[in-house]
Amino acid sequence: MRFVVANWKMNFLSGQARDFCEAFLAGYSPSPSVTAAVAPPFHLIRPVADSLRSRQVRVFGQNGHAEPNGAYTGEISMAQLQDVGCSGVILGHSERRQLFGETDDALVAKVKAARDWNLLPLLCVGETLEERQQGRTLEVLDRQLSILARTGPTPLWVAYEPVWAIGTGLRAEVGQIREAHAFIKSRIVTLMSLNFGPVPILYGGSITPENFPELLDIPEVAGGLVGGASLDPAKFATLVKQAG
Ligand SMILES: O=C(CO)COP(=O)(O)O
Repeated sequence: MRFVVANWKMNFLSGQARDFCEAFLAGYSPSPSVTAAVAPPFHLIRPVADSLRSRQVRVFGQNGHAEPNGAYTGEISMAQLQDVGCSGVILGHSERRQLFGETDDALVAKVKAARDWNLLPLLCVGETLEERQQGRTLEVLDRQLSILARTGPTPLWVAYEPVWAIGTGLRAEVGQIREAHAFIKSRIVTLMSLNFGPVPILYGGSITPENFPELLDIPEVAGGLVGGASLDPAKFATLVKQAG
């Protein structure tokens, strides 16, 4: 099984999302060997879920609060994400960590809350350019993954997204991806009893239809978490097709 997830980030108004779904569905046929998901901004979750559900495309949140409800102005809970049609949630994206101060401690509670509300957590990990240049990539991945020792076993997907490859056109090299994915896999096996089956490890960072086939050839890569290219329905349909 391969996995392709669109992270729309803070993009699209309602009409643009409607146009995307129409154009994407015109070029997309479900395959038993690919799971496709779209993570829209909050205001678009319900219409996108309604539009894509019949074609087995899943809808994810981009973030969620650990508490089910309460006085948290501007936040959305896992319960609310589930209520509007999400079956998963992206957690720990580097933009959340860097721009909004999301900590590993906060992620422990978020992963647990996602599990409690039957949302699949897609946990993002990855090093900055400075950390890579200092030879600290595996140390950083180790720290980010160590939260799994505190969450207990949970169904999980992981995305390796080197921060320096996000939105830059600088895709990581095959050797760098293989090393990181192999390390992530070995840490997950140690940290979690794999009661929920193997954990797919996706790559993310400047994926395009031009480079995705090469990425999919890497045995350690189970699919892609796609930013910029996922805003183009034809490109996203192509990426899903390539994964099949
Ligand atoms: O951040 C990403 C997906 O979560 C990757 O973004 P780009 O595909 O635009 O590099």
